[in-house]
Amino acid sequence: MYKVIGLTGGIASGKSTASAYIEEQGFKVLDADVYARKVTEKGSPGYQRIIEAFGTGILDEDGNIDRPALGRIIFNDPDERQKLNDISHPEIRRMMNADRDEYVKENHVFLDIPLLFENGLDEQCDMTVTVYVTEENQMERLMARNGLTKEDAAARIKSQMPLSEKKKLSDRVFDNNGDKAELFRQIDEFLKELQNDEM
Ligand SMILES: CC(C)(COP(=O)(O)OP(=O)(O)OC[C@H]1O[C@@H](n2cnc3c(N)ncnc32)[C@H](O)[C@@H]1O)[C@@H](O)C(=O)NCCC(=O)NCCS
Ligand SMILES: Nc1ncnc2c1ncn2[C@@H]1O[C@H](COP(=O)(O)OP(=O)(O)OP(=O)(O)O)[C@@H](O)[C@H]1O
Repeated sequence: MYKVIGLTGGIASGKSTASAYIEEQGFKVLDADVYARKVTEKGSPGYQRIIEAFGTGILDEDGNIDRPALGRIIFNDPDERQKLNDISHPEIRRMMNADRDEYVKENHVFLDIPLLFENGLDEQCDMTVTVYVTEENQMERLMARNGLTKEDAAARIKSQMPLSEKKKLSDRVFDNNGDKAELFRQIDEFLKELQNDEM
């Protein structure tokens, strides 16, 4: 029997970096952020519902959802965030579960889900792994990658369960406070155990 492994972490903790490496090693990783983009694409039912909920002010000049603008709204207001989650999450889950069920017939499959524990999705996984960094490193990497102010970066971090909590809840931790090579070494070790059925 192949395993479903929930891979989580905080915003900018290194989930995508870990996922890309895991894919290079030949495993499928399904990324919740990619599904989230699909369900809010122009023309999709989610797109229409988002406009109804947030108004046309969140569209860019081409009529696409202006993601940074929507981000500014939802990361600063829990009610607005809930509104967006209620629209997007059921459809993300439906699409992701369908793909998971196909891929797991062939091999172990990883689900990269930022809100894995927040939404209780860990219960659907055989194992969970958290990509962990200190809040200081998280702030630094998030500000650098997204060009955010300290205040905006802090709001995004606060919109999620603290990484220290996720670390406690998960079966395994990849510590990403070092360089990427160090992260990849921990992943190699994990994948070796997984393939040798040592977990
Ligand atoms: C708010 C949006 C438009 C911002 O888009 P943007 O391109 O700037 O960011 P991106 O989608 O790459 O997400 C970056 C990170 O933000 C965090 N994040 C995104 N949405 C949420 C949320 N609703 N609550 C908490 N954290 C979130 C995640 O860690 C994610 O990895 C977008 O994230 C979105 O549509 N979010 C709702 C869907 C969702 O909850 N996605 C998270 C995975 S299920
Ligand atoms: N070990 C590392 N050392 C230095 N920078 C790193 C390291 N790991 C990741 N980064 C950088 O930190 C940023 C965040 O990493 P990444 O995009 O993988 O995080 P993420 O958890 O997928 O983020 P999000 O939840 O926002 O999608 C990126 O710019 C990435 O290149």
